[in-house]
Amino acid sequence: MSDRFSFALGATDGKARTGVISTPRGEIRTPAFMPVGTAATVKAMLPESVRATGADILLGNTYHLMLRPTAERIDRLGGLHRFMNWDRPILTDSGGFQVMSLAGLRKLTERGVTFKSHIDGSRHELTPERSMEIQRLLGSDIVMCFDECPALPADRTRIAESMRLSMRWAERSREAFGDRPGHALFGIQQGGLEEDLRAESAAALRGIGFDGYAVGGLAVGEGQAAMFGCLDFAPAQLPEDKPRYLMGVGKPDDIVGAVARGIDMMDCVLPSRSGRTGQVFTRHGVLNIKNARHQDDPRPLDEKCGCPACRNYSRAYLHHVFRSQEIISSMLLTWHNLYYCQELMQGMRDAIAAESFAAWQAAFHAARAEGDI
Ligand SMILES: Nc1nc(=O)c2cc3nc(NCCN4CCCCC4)[nH]c3cc2[nH]1
Ligand SMILES: [Zn+2]
Repeated sequence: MSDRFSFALGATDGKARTGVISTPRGEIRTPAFMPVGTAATVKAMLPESVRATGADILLGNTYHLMLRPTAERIDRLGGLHRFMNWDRPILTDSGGFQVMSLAGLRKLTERGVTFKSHIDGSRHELTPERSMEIQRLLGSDIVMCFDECPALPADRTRIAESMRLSMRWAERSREAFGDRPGHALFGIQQGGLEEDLRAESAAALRGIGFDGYAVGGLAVGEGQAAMFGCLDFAPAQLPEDKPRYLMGVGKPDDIVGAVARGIDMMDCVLPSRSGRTGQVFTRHGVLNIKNARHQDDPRPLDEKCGCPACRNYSRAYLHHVFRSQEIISSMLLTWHNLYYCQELMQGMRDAIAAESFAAWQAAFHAARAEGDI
């Protein structure tokens, strides 16, 4: 344990790298995948189960928690870690992205964003200062700057104006965050798919100075090829000695491709959300447990997986409880998908350390090409 926040680079293999983020609440092995705990819960999972999948850190959302139960109530009750019974690191997103993707009647100005709650229609405002206050009240270990993430496709002028607004908001976020030893503030690079705008954003963020740097503005409908094209240059524009966090990503092959391009941290609702919709991540690709072909299959989802679903249940059973909409279905399939993702991260950390990441990546893709789910 450390009383301060720090990042130590470990091994590198091409652009891929391992590292350890030290925080007062524990260490984070990178490359790291963060399960999403939007409303103070990783859906269908107990916190101890999330830890048992191998997660070192989880993500919370300013937008959702400010609306319900409010940051002030969570603060009065001892903070988000106590509230949700997770004593390891928590990273919180700053709210701007969720306002643009969820809230109604939004008004964006230089000051910030006003919006109507998607829950009860009440009116709210988020500014860099208010977002920093909310994340402080929550007790977040890694705080994200308040930014604006433009929906793609967008013209270059719109992307440039939006990025420059986010850089002014990054300055205000830094100012409002203050000096909080043991807590980190991450800047968020914007600039769409434009290399020069992303370079301008990276330079602005370096000038302000952050404990980590996120690649924002991606996984917003651009598609994997365009995202990878951007990741071929964007991570290297950010400081090498700080964690690089790709927001909102992703499917297993997105995750692998991002690590190969120098990303250290990621988060995505997909593994947990897919678990609830019967989409099971396996080494050979995605298996849909709803398919009738599983109804008599006595085999586990994956005989090499150590999760409770694979150790104790057949595909036939998992097909049955999914079809029957039994709660245990979401529990077991979410656990398996999150466990699969953490095994993927551990496999990449080991391969990078052994300087065999290229071979690992080739085997990852070959197993998916084999099919035979
Ligand atoms: N503060 C902030 N800034 C961003 O630019 C950002 C960009 C993001 N891009 C995504 N993509 C999430 C895509 N996700 C895929 C699975 C289904 C739900 C949506 N999440 C993001 C969150 C973000 N948060
Ligand atoms: Zn499993």
